[in-house]
Amino acid sequence: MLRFDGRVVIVTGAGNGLGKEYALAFGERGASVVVNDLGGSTSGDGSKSSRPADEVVDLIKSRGGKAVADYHSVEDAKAVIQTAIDNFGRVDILVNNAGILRDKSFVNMTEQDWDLVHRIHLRAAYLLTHAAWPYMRKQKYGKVIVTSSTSGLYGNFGQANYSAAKMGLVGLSNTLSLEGAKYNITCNAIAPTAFSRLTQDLLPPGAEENLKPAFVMPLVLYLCHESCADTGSLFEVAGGWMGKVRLQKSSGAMVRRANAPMTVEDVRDNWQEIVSFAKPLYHLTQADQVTHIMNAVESISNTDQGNSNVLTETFTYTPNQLILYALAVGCSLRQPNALRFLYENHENFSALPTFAVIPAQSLSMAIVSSGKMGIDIDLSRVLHGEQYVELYQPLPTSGTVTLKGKVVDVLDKGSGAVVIYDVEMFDENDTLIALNQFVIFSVGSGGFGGKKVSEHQRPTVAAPKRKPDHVCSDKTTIDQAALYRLTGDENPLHIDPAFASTAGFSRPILHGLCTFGHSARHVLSTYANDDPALFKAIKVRFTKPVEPGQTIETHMWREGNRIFFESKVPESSQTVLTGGYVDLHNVVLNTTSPGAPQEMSKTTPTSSRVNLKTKAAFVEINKRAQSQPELVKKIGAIIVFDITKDGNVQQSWTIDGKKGTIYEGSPQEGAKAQVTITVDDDDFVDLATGKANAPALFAKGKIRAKGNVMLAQKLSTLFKDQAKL
Ligand SMILES: CCCCCCC[C@@H](O)CC(=O)SCCNC(=O)CCNC(=O)[C@H](O)C(C)(C)COP(=O)(O)OP(=O)(O)OC[C@H]1O[C@@H](n2cnc3c(N)ncnc32)[C@H](O)[C@@H]1OP(=O)(O)O
Repeated sequence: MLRFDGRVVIVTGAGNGLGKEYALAFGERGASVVVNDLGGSTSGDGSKSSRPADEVVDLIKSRGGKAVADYHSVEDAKAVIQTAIDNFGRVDILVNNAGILRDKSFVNMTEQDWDLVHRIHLRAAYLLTHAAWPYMRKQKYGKVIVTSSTSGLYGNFGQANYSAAKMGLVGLSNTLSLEGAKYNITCNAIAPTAFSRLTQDLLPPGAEENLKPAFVMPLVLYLCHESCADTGSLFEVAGGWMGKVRLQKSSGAMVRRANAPMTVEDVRDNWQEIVSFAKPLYHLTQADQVTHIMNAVESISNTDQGNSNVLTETFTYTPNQLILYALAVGCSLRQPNALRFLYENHENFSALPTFAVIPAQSLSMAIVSSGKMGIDIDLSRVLHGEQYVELYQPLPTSGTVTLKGKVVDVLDKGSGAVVIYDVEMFDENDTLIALNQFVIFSVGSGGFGGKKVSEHQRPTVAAPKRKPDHVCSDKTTIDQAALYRLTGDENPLHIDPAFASTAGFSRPILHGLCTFGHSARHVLSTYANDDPALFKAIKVRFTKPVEPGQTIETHMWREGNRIFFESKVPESSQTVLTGGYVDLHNVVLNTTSPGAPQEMSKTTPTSSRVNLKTKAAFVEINKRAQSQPELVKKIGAIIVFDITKDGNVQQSWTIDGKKGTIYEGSPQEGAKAQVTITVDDDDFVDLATGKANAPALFAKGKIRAKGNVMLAQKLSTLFKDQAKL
């Protein structure tokens, strides 16, 4: 039998319920008991009575135990502890049990309700333990219990004050267990459910039998016994069941990447991992938690993704590879601007933006065969499903890039499995320069019961339902696939008739990324004057195979800076690429490209009469203004340049008709300086090229600067001196 002979215990709120049960049990097992009870009501008001404490003391004594009554409020903590010292000369065990309720829905809760509950539960536990602490430290022995609640752990309607105080007690206990360890003082928290004066109105009928305080008492006594070393623990206990409660967290995700800004979208894109409890973590100490974070942070530089699934590889290329790629996707000296992609000594020698797929693709085989997908894939039946590429800066024309790739999802599409993997590309300074998302369709690998859609998949976007604004086409050669495979994708599907036939094709098919490269080039040529710096992103789905020798016809629709496209093969009348779009930083029409000017006349209304009443109208004006500078002359414009907090210049502009302002890109909040340029009927600004007669505008007082004087002056001088905005 576990006994407490020689131990002095204080039980607060011991006149009834749980406290009474503890006090009687301690008394029975040899402890000297201070039976503290103010004798008040459950809400803490009304008259006080010494009767409850006296009755418990009498009972203990009648059973041969030692006990003394204490009628102080728990807020009068020193006096409570003094009762133990005066009567028994020490204090070994403190059970913080007293409590009151002031239940109210949050909207009706008063400060008084909040404060009183906090004072009696949390503050009094602090005061009492604080008053007992020096005695316990000195004698190098102490057992403290705080009473938390499931209302704190899980929340309970109408108990905002009580729940908060009860969780506060868990925090108090956690820290006291650490501070007391050196002095052999333990501190534990319990979250009991028992039928008592306090809970009788809350518990369902019949609860009395099963939720007796006697079913909680044994845990408390055991925790207070010298043979129990547990400390800093929290227990739920009710009806004879008891268990330990601990905090668990998801294994989470490191969403920060090396040398890349951390964004809200990073959080969104990793949400599944952040909230998944599939592999929970438990940290028992603050040190564990700090170590975990430090390891996670370190892993950014080790794996640059904080994720062990990340595969890393480097890829070195020379201008020759850029040229080979350009030829493989149909670049030809017949085209006006092709030289910049085909001649390494050209003053603007550049990589085609879609060359970004080539280094990234080098990681494909490693990723697909890494076993991280959880399904078996038959490599002879793998088709390219979709591709997304985003460039953060133009690609270097040579050098070594580092690739980091990982599988982000595997989908079950019934007829096949879809594997989605992201590959990030970093330059030699570890700066993120491109993101590729590959979507691979593995024919026949479906039906494994996996999910059907992925929030990580970059969506395709349907083209507008009108005739295309522009069409470009290229006839591929019979050797197109043979040429393209030299860029790095050596899949025999594209060259070996026997392999192609195993995969179910009558002859080798063209690489999906070769078709993709052709179409991307068509868009770049038509809408970006072949300038790779204007390219932002591209997405497409491969819907039908293309055979070498067939024609790739790219149908394009422009909406602002987004060019929608679909590609068709006239020989088979099939649409081979769907849902495609290219996002450009700016549209610049290539007037040397046959057909481009016609596109403008086809889609741009010539009328300058527009309804300015709605925002949609403003947007429309803006679109027209960009393509028709003369319009701007008629309706006027305000261009605002902001210097942002971090020193960047941002441009926003307002088409300012007779009825006022508005337009996208409102002036930057917190801008340090701002330059506003007002353009009227008699001024000329070509918004398509950004050129204006700035000195003339300045002379007319139409360039105004405000904000930080130095910066504003600098900015306005800049625009005065330079005619190009
Ligand atoms: C080793 C590692 C890496 C390898 C990388 C790749 C290497 C390259 O060398 C390989 C290539 O280049 S292959 C050539 C390019 N690709 C192609 O030609 C594929 C053309 N597409 C098809 O044939 C069919 O769309 C097909 C067969 C893909 C799907 O057709 P169906 O089975 O008829 O599917 P359908 O009934 O239309 O749709 C079923 C569900 O699948 C989704 N889906 C369809 N096409 C998809 C595609 N292309 N990509 C992604 N998902 C696709 C549909 O949306 C549908 O899903 P849900 O039911 O959820 O709507």
